[in-house]
Amino acid sequence: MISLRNVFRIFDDGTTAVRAVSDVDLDISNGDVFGIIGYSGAGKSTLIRLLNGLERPTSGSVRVNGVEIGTATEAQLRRIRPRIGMIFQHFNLLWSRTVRGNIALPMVIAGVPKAEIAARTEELIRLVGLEGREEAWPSQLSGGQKQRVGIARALANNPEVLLCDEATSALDPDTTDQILDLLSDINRRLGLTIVLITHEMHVVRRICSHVAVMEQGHIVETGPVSQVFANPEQPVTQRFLRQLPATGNDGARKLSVIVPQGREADLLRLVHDLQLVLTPTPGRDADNGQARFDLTLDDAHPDPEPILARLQDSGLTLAEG
Ligand SMILES: Nc1ncnc2c1ncn2[C@@H]1O[C@H](COP(=O)(O)OP(=O)(O)OP(=O)(O)O)[C@@H](O)[C@H]1O
Repeated sequence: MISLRNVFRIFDDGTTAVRAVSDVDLDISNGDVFGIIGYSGAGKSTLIRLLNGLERPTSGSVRVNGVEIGTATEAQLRRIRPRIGMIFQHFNLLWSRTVRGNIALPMVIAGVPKAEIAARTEELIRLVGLEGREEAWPSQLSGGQKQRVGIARALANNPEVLLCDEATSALDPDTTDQILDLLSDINRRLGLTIVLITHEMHVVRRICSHVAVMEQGHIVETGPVSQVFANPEQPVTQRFLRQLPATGNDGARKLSVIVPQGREADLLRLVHDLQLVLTPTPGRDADNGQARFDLTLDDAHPDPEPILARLQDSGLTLAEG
């Protein structure tokens, strides 16, 4: 169980004080896949780094499986950290070590006997699906394979918690889904608690059981994913949910774009800039000369939010369906 109470992390350089994490209360149960979502600067990285002592709270309590991380000594933290694995957006692999060497490293540092390291490394390679790539160097791997090495390395010392810091943000959509499925599988098979931070609602929808939405250091909304998705209360949550395609038969989101008379040139520019495919619907509204186009946002537009924002900023009207 992870439990935060009245947690603040304030960065104060003497002239300005930034409340990166502000009055946060949070409970994460063992075995959860817990997503923390927020826009850039919301405080996600600071919050996740509080969970393994890479950041210390300015005030408040951070407890992970009964251990108070906030006030632990460096020696206590060295004992706790192997129980909390972490993976990163840019993988953080050692370029001078092979796949096998990277995965074995945490066990070498922990002083695990050689034979045990060898057996556990092979087991981890199978778990993350890297058979046949054991002697490859990181530079010879795809992004997805690099993250598989990162995951295997994070699991080497049998942690109870896995922290994922934007772990799929550098990957293409298909590879993202493969890595998310792997994390989901590991959560089920090992009963590992996973805490991930992301700015993509797709990630939350695909693997999380619970979600917390962060804005300006605060957790503004939290709960089971099904509940938050069915009834998002905060505007920021509603904005994140608009990232997702409506769940039609084909998973695509269908919109109508209404173009006032005289604004056709604006529309053409947007179609060119955003590479949209718009289908004119026949006939023009006789009263006001508006034209109407159908727009389908599908897998070709994994993040429709900037497109919708640009269309709206241009004075065009959007309607669902
Ligand atoms: N070491 C630091 N010193 C000063 N300010 C910091 C420090 N680390 C973070 N901040 C500030 O704290 C706020 C929260 O940053 P944080 O990186 O936690 O947000 P985030 O949601 O993870 O954003 P991003 O996705 O861009 O990393 C920001 O205003 C940031 O500038």
